[in-house]
Amino acid sequence: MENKKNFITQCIKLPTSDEPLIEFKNVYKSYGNNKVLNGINFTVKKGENLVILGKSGSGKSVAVKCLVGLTKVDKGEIFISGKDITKLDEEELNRIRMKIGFLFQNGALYDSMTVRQNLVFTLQHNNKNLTEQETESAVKEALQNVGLEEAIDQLPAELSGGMRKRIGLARALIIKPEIIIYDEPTGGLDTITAREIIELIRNIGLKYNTSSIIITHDLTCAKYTGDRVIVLKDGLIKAEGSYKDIENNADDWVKSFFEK
Ligand SMILES: Nc1ncnc2c1ncn2[C@@H]1O[C@H](COP(=O)(O)OP(=O)(O)OP(=O)(O)O)[C@@H](O)[C@H]1O
Repeated sequence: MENKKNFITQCIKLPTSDEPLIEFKNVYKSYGNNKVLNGINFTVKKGENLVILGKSGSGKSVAVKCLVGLTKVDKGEIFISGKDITKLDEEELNRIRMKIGFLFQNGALYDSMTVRQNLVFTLQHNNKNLTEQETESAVKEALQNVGLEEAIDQLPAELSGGMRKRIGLARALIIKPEIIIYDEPTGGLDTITAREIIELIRNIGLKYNTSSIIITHDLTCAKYTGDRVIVLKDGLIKAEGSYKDIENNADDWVKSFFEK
């Protein structure tokens, strides 16, 4: 990030359309007596960044696993681009998953592969039948997007935590996803590096008009990446709105999120 003073003003609102790309309709999921999702309803529009806040164990990851069909819902529907993914078989689900990029907490890179090999592997895994030249330019573009072209031949172990996150983001981006899921994108990073990742999330959303779901405990991340924020509690959405709306919510439990 070149000018850290401009950080806040750089975070302009993403353009969104009214068309929901993702829609949770009355979704229930329990494990035994543990009612994790208790009738969840929310949408993510095209080009929108939705932040999911919630204390540990509130069901954020379960919601995302339901979205990508890794966990079967007990009841309810989840639409991606108008298709109810709860009704799809594994082959159809795989096609949908190819539209989704993931940034996992630790970047989830293959340690024995260089950055280039990690990115090429992801392309091949997504059945992108590209020529060698197209592959090379896709790798370059993905690395340019995260400002790390010079790391192309390095191994993940040679990179800092922040760099690994960026490469993880390049890997999510290389498949040109319509949706990106960020799991604790700023977790474990120092404040400056976290801000750089936040800015990347914003810039990538603007450049590619991707829809994003950002799972985080980090209020700064929620504030600057979220066009909309939902707060999960006891399997339900306890609050929903802009970060400002949530911050000013009158409910004591929601307020407790913002107490230092
Ligand atoms: N496969 C599973 N089997 C049984 N219980 C599960 C399973 N997956 C999740 N759970 C339970 O569902 C609840 C929600 O878990 P989840 O991982 O979604 O929380 P989270 O909000 O993502 O938490 P954190 O912020 O700590 O990552 C927890 O009580 C957890 O124990």
